[in-house]
Amino acid sequence: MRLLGAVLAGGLSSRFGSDKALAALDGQTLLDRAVERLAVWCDSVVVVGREAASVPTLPDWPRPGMGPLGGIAAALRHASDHGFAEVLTIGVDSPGLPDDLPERLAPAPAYVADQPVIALWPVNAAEAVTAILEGDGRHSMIALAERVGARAVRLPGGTANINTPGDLARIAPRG
Ligand SMILES: Nc1nc2c(ncn2[C@@H]2O[C@H](COP(=O)(O)OP(=O)(O)OP(=O)(O)O)[C@@H](O)[C@H]2O)c(=O)[nH]1
Repeated sequence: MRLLGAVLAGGLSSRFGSDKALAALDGQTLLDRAVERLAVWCDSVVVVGREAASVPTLPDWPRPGMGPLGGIAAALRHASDHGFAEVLTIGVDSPGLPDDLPERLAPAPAYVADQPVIALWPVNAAEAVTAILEGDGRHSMIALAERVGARAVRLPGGTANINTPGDLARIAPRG
């Protein structure tokens, strides 16, 4: 079963105050860390929602400004067009994901309870995300999860989430 990894890397980083994907943790940008993490688990990796990256990039669908759902929609459409069965999505802002994340999320669809951008989607979830983005309802990750019947999975020890420079400072090595 071919698995596409997609780093959701758009958004405003308004709480961080600058582009958090390019913030460094232990000498490496959060974006590069996320790409490296997915490369271990997936057959191929894309970055969604920005242009400059070390791997192929996709624009959000149908356009930027739709939030993470626009990134997921683009990744699912790409996966469907290129023969992938499932997509593993993560943000740039959750370093320290467990080594067995894909096993914990299988079978798809499933998402991490406190971080729903971290999720395993079957490619046919593209229909549901398209319907949500084209509809009048909430454009939320939880709306997508409910629509496709995704399970909420709790990770042991919770999930690091970097929203502010303080969040980053708390997990960065001291010295
Ligand atoms: N492709 C894509 N990714 C997004 C978008 N919005 C957020 N993300 C990503 O989703 C993850 C979680 O983002 P958030 O922290 O909730 O949102 P943010 O806009 O980056 O930050 P805030 O402005 O502080 O809410 C991060 O990896 C973001 O890069 C979007 O519109 N498109």
